[in-house]
Amino acid sequence: MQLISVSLFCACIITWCTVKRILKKKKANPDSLPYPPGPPAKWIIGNLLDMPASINFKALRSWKEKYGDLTFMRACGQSVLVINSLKAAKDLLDKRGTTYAHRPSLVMAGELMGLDQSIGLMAYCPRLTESRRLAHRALSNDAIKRYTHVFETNSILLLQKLLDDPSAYEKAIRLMIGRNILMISYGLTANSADSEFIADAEKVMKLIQEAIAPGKYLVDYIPCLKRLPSWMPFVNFKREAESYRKQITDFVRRPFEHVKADMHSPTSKRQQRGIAAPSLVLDLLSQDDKASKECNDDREEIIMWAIGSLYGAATSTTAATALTFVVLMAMHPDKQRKAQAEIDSVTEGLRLPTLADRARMPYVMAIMNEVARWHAVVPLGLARQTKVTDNYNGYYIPEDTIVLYNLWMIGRTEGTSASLESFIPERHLDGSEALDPFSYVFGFGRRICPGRHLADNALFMIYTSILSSFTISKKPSPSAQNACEAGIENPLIPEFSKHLISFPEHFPCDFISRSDAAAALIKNAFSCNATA
Ligand code: HEM
Repeated sequence: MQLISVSLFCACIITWCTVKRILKKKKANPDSLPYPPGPPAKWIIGNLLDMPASINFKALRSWKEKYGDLTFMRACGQSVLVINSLKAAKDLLDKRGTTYAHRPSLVMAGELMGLDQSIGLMAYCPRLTESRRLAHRALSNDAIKRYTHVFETNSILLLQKLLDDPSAYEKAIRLMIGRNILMISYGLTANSADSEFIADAEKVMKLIQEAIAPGKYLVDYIPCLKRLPSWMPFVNFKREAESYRKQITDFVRRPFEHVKADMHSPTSKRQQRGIAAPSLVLDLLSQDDKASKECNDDREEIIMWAIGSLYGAATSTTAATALTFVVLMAMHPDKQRKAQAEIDSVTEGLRLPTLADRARMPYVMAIMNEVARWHAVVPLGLARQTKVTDNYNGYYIPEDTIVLYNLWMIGRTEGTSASLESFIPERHLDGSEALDPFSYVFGFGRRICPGRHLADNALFMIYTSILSSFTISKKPSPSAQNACEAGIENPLIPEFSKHLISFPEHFPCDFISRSDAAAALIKNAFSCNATA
């Protein structure tokens, strides 16, 4: 039965796309240029089986090795271009900004659930430019300095969680990142960020992830289905979309209205309600914005969605990077000890690290770079789409081509001669020729990640706080333990998920407190460092 439905589903998609292709007026390829190289197309289905429905690290590698800078595929009237080199990514995504600045439209998640108002899924249009301008202003390197206390307070809370229950380290790290973003966006206190909003936020993120999974909704392939009335049988997706749309809008609107209502309340009342200025929303609402061309109501709506977009974009990406760090530290105790020695030399073991310590911790910064390079957590970037035809290096790129960029392979092939498969932070120390991974893991040009400075600060605090207080060591699985007892070498090799955002699969680690003094620093932190 399931097989019949899957076959029917595939048949519908292929028929629809073929009809669409026949009906669509073919755009000229005036110079009859060839398409970029790619896997050979099969009869009828073209490259359907080569298309990247999920991340396949072997394929990412072979595209670069076999086809060079560009890999091109085509199936059912849809072209997909994968950019495999930094030069080509910069040439196309940076220098030919507007041609490549669109995102593919998702009917279910975007149009029907309302996420096309969020920055990440919005089409390239004046409203996006305005939303990005506000997000950039709120999240610039300078603006983010106002939130130093948030990063530092939440790092202490993370350490306390790790001390209480080290085995729940994944949850503790994700919670800390979620708290950072909610406190910075809306000025919530740590407690109210937890109790009122984190659970809601995580629920909404789960339904969004499910809605954007490839193949989940037929309406994404046959958009005219959206015109069917929702009372019809089999039109469940419209009823689901309505309910999801309400949950998403509530999630974005509720904390925003909280801040608005509190803008004019006395401080004591604000604290009672769990709101503590400053915040990105408060900042943007209070600015007399001469550059904005929007009227007041529209401007408020734009601010609400621009800031409401950040939680989803921030949490999984930053958590995936921090968890990759945990795995790499467990696998490389020598690098971990070197970083701990550097941190101890700065803090003298008498206090916890702060953001002001950055300049004095070059080895930790080298670890940050190497983690980002070794496993780019958004391996194929966030898809773009061309809106006009283009040509590059003698190849023809049709309009409406979906464009992916192979960040994972850029990290594994470019910038230095030292073995790029190995984790070697030293390659980023002064005087080396290594490429700065922070110059590409956040994307390019007009859609470059606006949260990169925030991520950078959050990651520095996570790495230094953990290493100052704990030693991370890998816990052998029962099979590895048996092998070890039998004298067989059986190293733990981390696996990474194959999703748009790629996480290390659960990796059994121990977080061992470095000393009683280190544990005491955590327990007493709020009496000397900060107040939660
Ligand atoms: C290590 C952490 C992070 C990584 C690796 C990362 C990576 C990326 C990448 C690759 C893109 C696509 C850019 C493009 O299309 O060229 C992106 C977009 C985006 N990121 Fe991040 N990001 C991270 C953290 C954050 C944080 C902390 C925030 C918010 C505070 C954020 C907000 C966004 C938004 C709103 C977009 C959509 C931009 C647009 O479509 O115009 N990201 N990010």
